[in-house]
Amino acid sequence: MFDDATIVAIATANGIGSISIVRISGVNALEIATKISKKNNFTPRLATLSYLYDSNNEIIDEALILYFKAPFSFTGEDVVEFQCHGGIAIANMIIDEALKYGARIANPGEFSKRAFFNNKIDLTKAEAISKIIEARSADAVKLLARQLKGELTSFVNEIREDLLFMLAYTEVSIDYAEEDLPSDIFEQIKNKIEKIKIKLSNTLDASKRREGMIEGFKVAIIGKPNVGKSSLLNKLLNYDRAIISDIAGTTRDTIEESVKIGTHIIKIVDTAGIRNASDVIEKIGIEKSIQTINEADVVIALFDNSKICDDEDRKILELIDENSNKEIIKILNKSDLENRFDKSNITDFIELSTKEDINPLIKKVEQILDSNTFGDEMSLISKRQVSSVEKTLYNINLSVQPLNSGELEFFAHFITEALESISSITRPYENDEMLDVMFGEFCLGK
Ligand SMILES: Nc1nc2c(c(=O)[nH]1)N(C=O)[C@@H](CNc1ccc(C(=O)N[C@@H](CCC(=O)O)C(=O)O)cc1)CN2
Ligand SMILES: Nc1nc2c(ncn2[C@@H]2O[C@H](COP(=O)(O)OP(=O)(O)OP(=O)(O)O)[C@@H](O)[C@H]2O)c(=O)[nH]1
Ligand SMILES: [Mg+2]
Repeated sequence: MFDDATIVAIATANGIGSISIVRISGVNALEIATKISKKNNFTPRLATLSYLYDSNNEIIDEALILYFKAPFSFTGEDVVEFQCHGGIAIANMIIDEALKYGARIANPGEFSKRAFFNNKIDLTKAEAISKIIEARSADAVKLLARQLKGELTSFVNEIREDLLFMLAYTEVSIDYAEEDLPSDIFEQIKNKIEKIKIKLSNTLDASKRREGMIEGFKVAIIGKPNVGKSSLLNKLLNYDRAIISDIAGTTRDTIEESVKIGTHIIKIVDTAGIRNASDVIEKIGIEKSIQTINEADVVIALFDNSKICDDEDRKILELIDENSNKEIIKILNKSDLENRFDKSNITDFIELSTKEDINPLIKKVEQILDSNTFGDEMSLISKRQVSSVEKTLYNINLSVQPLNSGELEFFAHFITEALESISSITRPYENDEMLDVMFGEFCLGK
C-alpha cells in the first residue's frame, strides 16, 4: 500500500509567514532530528528548543522540535516536526538535510494516507481534513468540523449495526424453525428498515441543499438579451465587472465572480442572453439556460418591464414553471421606464431597476442560502460519500419486497450489498486505486 520510507514535507503554506513547519514521518525521523539538531534526548510531545545545523556543521536556524513517538502521532509512525523561522528558505534547507539523511519528499496526501492505513483516521476524517484546508467560509468550516469529530462515522456505525442485526436474524431463521425466534422479529426488522430509509434520504436531501457551502453557492442570472443581466451583476458585485451596452448580445460567454452575501461566499453567474435569432441558436440558448438552472442554487430571472411580454419571455417563464423545485426569483427589470409588460403572464415577481436599491433582492437571496445552510441534520461532504449513501438506499429499497414475501436469501443479499456500501464510507474493503486517487487530491504536505 505504501513503502516504509521516511517522508518529509513542509506542512505550512508555501509563502512568507513568521513560522514554518517541516514534518518528518517514519522510522528514521528521530535519527534525522538528532543529526540536524545534535541533540538526542527528545521527550515525546515536549517542545525542545535547539539550533539546527546542516551537514557542513553550519548553523541554519534556531527552532522548536516536536517529537511524537510511534504509535502516538498523527500518522501512527515516529513523527518529528521542526517549527522553524518562517518563509520557505529555511524550511527548504531543513528538507534538504532530511533528504541527505535518507528521507524522501512526501507525495500529496501521504501523511493522511499513512494515518488512514495505520488506523489513526478513517476516510470521513481524512476527507474532512482535506476540505477544511480549502474551506473559504466559517459556515463551511463548522460543517466540516462536525465530520472531523466523527459524526458521519457514528452515523455509519449505527446503520451498520442495524444491518448486521438483520443479517444475523435472517441467517438464524434460514437455519432454524420459526417458532425458535422472537415472534415480532420481522416487525422489528421492517421498522428498522423504514427508519434507515428516512435517515438516509434526509441525509441526502440536507447534503444536496448544502453542497454549495463547500464548493460555493451558485447564483445565476438569466433572461433574454438586453434585459439588464450584466447591469445587475455589476450592481451585486459593486464594481463594473461586465461590459454593458444597449446592443442585444453584449455578453457572449458566461461570467462568474465571487462575492459575499451574508455569511455565504457565492459565485454569481451572468449568462449570455437566451436568444431567438434562429431555431438552432434558440435551442442552444434554451439548453444552456436549462443547464444554468440545474447547476445554480438560486436563479434570478430577468424580464424587461419596458417591453411587452413576448414568446421568448414566455419560454423562460415555462422553463421556470418546469423547475418549481428550484429557488427562482423573478424580476421585472427596467421598471423605471414606462411599464409595458403584461403582468397577467407572471406571478410572484419583484419590480426593479438600476435606479433602485437592490438590498431587498440581496436579502431574499441571503434568506434562501440561509435556509440551505442551517439546520441540525448531518451532511455528506463529498461526491464519494453521496454515491455510497445512494447505493445503500438503493439496496435497502430493493430488500423490502423479498422481506415481505419471505425470500430471505434475497433479502440477505440486498442487505449485504447495503452493508458494503455504507461501510465503504469509512473504510472500503479493498479499493487501493480509489484511495490513491482520493489522497492524491490532498494538499502537498497533508
Ligand atoms: N503542529 C501540528 N499541528 C497540527 C497538526 C500536526 O500534525 N502538527 N495536525 C495534523 O493534522 C492537526 C492536529 N491533529 C493531530 C491529530 C493527532 C495527533 C496525535 O499526535 N495523535 C496521537 C496522540 C493522541 C492524543 O494524545 O490524544 C494518536 O492519535 O495516537 C496530532 C495532531 C492540526 N494541527
Ligand atoms: N432604464 C433602464 N435601463 C437599464 C436597466 N438595466 C439595464 N439597462 C440598460 O439596458 C441595456 C442592456 O443592459 P445589459 O446589462 O448589458 O443587459 P444584458 O441582459 O446583460 O444583455 P446581454 O448581455 O446582451 O444579454 C444597457 O443599455 C443598460 O444600461 C434598468 O433597470 N433601467
Ligand atoms: Mg450581458
